[in-house]
Amino acid sequence: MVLQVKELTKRKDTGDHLFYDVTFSLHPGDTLAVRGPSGVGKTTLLRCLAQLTPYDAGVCTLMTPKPTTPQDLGVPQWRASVMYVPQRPAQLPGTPLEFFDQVTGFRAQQGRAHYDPVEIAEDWGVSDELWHKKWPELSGGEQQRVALAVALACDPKVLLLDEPTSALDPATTLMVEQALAGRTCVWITHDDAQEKRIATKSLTIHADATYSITEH
Ligand SMILES: Nc1ncnc2c1ncn2[C@@H]1O[C@H](COP(=O)(O)OP(=O)(O)OP(=O)(O)O)[C@@H](O)[C@H]1O
Repeated sequence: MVLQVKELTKRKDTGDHLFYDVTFSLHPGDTLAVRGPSGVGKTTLLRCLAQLTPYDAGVCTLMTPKPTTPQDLGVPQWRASVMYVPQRPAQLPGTPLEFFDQVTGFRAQQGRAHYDPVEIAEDWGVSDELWHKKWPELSGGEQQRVALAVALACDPKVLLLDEPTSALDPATTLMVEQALAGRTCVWITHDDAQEKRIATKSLTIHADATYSITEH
């Protein structure tokens, strides 16, 4: 097992539950598709798993090599292992290559092996020169592929992917899915066909804040 999540609970500002007691585990190579209507809490769940958003109860544990919580590891190290990739990179300053240098310069990344993000993204039709442009000069689909390539280059244990192919054409979507095959992922998707292709299990958050898990 790579990641175990037990009874994760998050309330809205109103006090109502967004989701509660969410419990699942991921084995190496599992992809958990996260489903549910807009606004139900899918992004918030991923951000809780990455320790970017505080939650009200529950425990997240990385199981390799031994059970380790974010508190044991320290949040920066946790985020290097359980990495969140936003749907759209925020309006970051500088260029993607500067961003990669900055990410790999973080103390939590030091001593870790890194792959070449330029090479990874090249396979998805991202040309070298895009890495030297300012982020706002990249299209939505280019930003998405570049951000994903940066995450893959950091080789985290778990990837938390927020609709990673929402701005991509069908052929590029399939290439990205193939590149992610075998990775351990939590992957938000609104696309039934994509869920069928990528998911080993699915977690659906319902409008009443309950959830269900389906094994495929
Ligand atoms: N920073 C924030 N502060 C307060 N409330 C927020 C914040 N971000 C999201 N929310 C609220 O939390 C709820 C869940 O939002 P979230 O983005 O997690 O939903 P989602 O299922 O990912 O939606 P979508 O499918 O539209 O991306 C929504 O009611 C949203 O308005």
